[in-house]
Amino acid sequence: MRKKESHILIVDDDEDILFSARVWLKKFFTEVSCLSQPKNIIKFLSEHQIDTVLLDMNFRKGFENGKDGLYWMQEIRTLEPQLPIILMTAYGEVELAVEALKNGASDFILKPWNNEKLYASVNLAVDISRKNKKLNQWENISLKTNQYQLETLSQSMKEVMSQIERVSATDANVLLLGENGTGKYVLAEHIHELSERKNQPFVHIDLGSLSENLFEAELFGYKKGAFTDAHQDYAGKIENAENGTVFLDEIGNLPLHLQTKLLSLIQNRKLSRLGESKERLLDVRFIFATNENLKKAVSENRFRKDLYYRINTVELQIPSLRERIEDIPNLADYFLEKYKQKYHKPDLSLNESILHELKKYSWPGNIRELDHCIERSVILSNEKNLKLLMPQDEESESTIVNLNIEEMEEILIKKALKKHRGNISLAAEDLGLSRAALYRRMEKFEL
Ligand SMILES: Nc1ncnc2c1ncn2[C@@H]1O[C@H](COP(=O)(O)OP(=O)(O)OP(=O)(O)O)[C@@H](O)[C@H]1O
Repeated sequence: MRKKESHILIVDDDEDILFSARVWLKKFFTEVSCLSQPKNIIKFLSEHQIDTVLLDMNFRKGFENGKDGLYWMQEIRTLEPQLPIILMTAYGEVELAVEALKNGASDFILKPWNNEKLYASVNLAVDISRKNKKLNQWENISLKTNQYQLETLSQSMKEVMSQIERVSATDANVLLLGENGTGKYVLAEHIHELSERKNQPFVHIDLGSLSENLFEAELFGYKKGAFTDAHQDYAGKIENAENGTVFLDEIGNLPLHLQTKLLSLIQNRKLSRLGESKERLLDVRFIFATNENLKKAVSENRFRKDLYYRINTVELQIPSLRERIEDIPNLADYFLEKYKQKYHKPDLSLNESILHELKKYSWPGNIRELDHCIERSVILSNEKNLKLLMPQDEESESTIVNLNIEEMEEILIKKALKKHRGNISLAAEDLGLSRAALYRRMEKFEL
């Protein structure tokens, strides 16, 4: 077999690994170089034309958490964003490798590797690298992130879509109700896109992820000197949506005193920044969403009745995914196409048994969970056959090594958020934390 004209770089601190990988890959590729010290990578890359890097995830003995590999991957990507990087990882690091793939690695190989798989992976990476160099194709592989799968076969969803079409042309307030992950954000954006405001801003304000003491300043803005840190005048998010649409997500989290302020804004279309007496006229359209039972919140005096009747001029109940299983094949197909492109696995496809499996599951996390499931399945599949990794299988897959308190904390927080379908208040209560303490930790773990 003729060797492929290409230069592979292997970086590992284990000389035996370097030796065996080099001997094997030399059979297929014209040049294979080795580095045992990652600190030399950058200099090496700046002096040589490399087509693919095989990178170990752990370099320091006793620090086997894969962080070294991720660090060096970022360094390489800063220098050469298009260069394919294949990570070499031990079994327990699959979770990290998946993270790395999401951050731009092109593949990962489990040690001890299978020679055929190593060759296939490097060969594919080399092809991609050459294509990039020749055609500079990366810009063309644009993911259609702004297009969603909005066609539906479900009767209840058809009704929602037809109401959306009717209401989009108006300025009526819309309240979208539905479980987490049912697509409320997607639909709010769709309403904006169908409206005459489509060329104006669409501003998403997520009251579920904003800490409570920031609500007022972020939403309504402030005047310089209004409070200690107000060093200059600041236009709030609502003001930034002038002529466009404001999407107020998780509206159930708005504290009572701000509910009054919001009600006055919706009624009078006038806004005053914190610390300012003058009122500004505002032209925005409001869309609201929540996964909470607002009627119950009203009956418990947590949500103002008059505000509720203001915001629900049109109230749309978005069905959960398990109530529209007939849409699962099209949605799954949409996500598969997206991730086939992203992870360069064009041959993957869905078959009847996969669809059957997908339809059988209850999808408590709705479309978001389906999206996540297909992405992980594509990542963990080989080039030809889609290996479905259902959510219930994930926990057994994620072998956690080197457990420490931080890791445990992150896992517990993720579990609590999943259990309460993203409801911060309930998750915080379950964890025995205040909402603010939970937010701080979510920020720390980038959740
Ligand atoms: N029709 C759709 N087509 C493609 N992707 C979708 C569709 N609906 C939702 N998604 C995807 O599912 C995920 C969740 O959607 P979205 O954020 O709109 O849900 P949500 O109901 O607003 O969730 P939450 O209540 O948790 O804020 C997103 O990644 C989104 O891109």
